[in-house]
Amino acid sequence: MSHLDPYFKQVDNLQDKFIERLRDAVAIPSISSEDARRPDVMGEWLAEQIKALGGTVELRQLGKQPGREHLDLPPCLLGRYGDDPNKLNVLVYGHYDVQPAQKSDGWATDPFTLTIDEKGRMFGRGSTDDKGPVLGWLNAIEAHQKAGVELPVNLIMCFEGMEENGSEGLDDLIAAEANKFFKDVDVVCISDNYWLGTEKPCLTYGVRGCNYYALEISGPGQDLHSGVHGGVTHEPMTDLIKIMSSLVDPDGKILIDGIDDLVAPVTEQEAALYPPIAFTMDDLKESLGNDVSIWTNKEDALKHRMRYPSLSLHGIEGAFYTPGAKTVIPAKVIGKFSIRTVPNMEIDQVTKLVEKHVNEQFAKLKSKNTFKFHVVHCGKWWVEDPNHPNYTAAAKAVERVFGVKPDMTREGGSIPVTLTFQEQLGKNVLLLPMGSSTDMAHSTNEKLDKRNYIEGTKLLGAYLHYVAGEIKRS
Ligand SMILES: C[C@H](N)C(=O)N[C@@H](Cc1c[nH]cn1)C(=O)O
Ligand SMILES: [Zn+2]
Ligand SMILES: [Zn+2]
Repeated sequence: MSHLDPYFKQVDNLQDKFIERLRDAVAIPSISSEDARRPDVMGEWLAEQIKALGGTVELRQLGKQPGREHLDLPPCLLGRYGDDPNKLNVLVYGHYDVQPAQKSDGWATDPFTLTIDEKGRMFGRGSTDDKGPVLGWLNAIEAHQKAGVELPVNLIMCFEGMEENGSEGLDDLIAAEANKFFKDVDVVCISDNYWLGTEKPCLTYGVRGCNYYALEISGPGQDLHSGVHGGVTHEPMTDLIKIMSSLVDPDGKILIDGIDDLVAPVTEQEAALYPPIAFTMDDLKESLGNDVSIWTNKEDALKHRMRYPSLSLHGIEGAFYTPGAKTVIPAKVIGKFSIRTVPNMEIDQVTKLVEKHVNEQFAKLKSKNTFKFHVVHCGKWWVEDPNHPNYTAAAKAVERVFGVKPDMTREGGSIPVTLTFQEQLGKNVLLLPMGSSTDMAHSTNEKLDKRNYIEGTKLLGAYLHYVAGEIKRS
């Protein structure tokens, strides 16, 4: 693979340009959950970038957002670079939408201004999730062009703008295009997750699913003064806190009857996969930012991230949350939580158990308030065969770029489209992450290290060469 050397050299030469590209992308606040800052502009910007590199692009409209019909779903970008019938067709997926972010959440810098510190940490919303990795594919095309090295595959691109919000509309598009736009796909590669630590890359062959729920409790006709009405009214927030605290205990144990019975037992063979993973409790402490792990050994910590379900409480809409001491009784509150699911938990089975549990808990309160249970969005877990040449190729690329064998991991987060591609296209799906465990995706001060971005761009390009060598078109 000597032609990788000029490619790597060009990635190094072009690094300032690639960082500017990321800066421009981060500056577009493409927040899929906010009406005012929808990701459409970002989709158009990305389309122009791909066209400028010589690719072809369509922005597919996905209709209206279910439940919020005044909003168009952000378009899904379907792109292509190269159409040589003798080359392997590699489908790459990523998302150009991001989680919400405001400086007042606790960011040290403006979330939509890429800010680089002396350690080469590039802070900005979407830097690691998932704008940096998406741009990695574009950077790889450009560095090939500048190096005069032919891209060894046809690159088929699917970049969506709704991943952080349940990938609404995407499954239908993929099903409709499985035998059209995606017809010739040979393998799938997704860069949208993270290494376990900060030094060693990994290949990921599974994700947890995510069932996201909301509990709505309303009662008084409007917000009330707690001095005037405290003690005389059923308070929605009190009801909600009681129900939310019945879902999970402080050690992370899910308290909903029947959930644990849905989890496939960990076989001896599976248990043996965890000890060799290069991960330490110090890595965990570093990524948590403090010594707050529930678990005292790495195997337990890894299993509870990759292989067991978890339930997290996310927030309460309508609650008083700003600094100060407002003595209000909120009239309506919406509590939000999600369950990360694993084999063999089925989405509907989990939802039935959750609904039964929260209804029983509310009934116990004998409250005169009104209670509504909502399913916000659900995506299923996915597990792939890591003994496929797609993974062999990625492992070789990691060794070439980083000089180590990758860890084999399952991701605790969720990427619902993995399963859709596996089922609809019947092709092997690989997760090849760029970012590290300390990137703080979804949180304040999200960042991507310059090293991960630049070496990660080399990795994505190298993977294309190795996969072209491992798999021949039939
Ligand atoms: C792992 C991926 N980068 C990611 O962040 N996925 C999200 C998907 C999601 C599910 N509900 C809302 N967003 C995640 O795991 O939270
Ligand atoms: Zn992501
Ligand atoms: Zn995300």
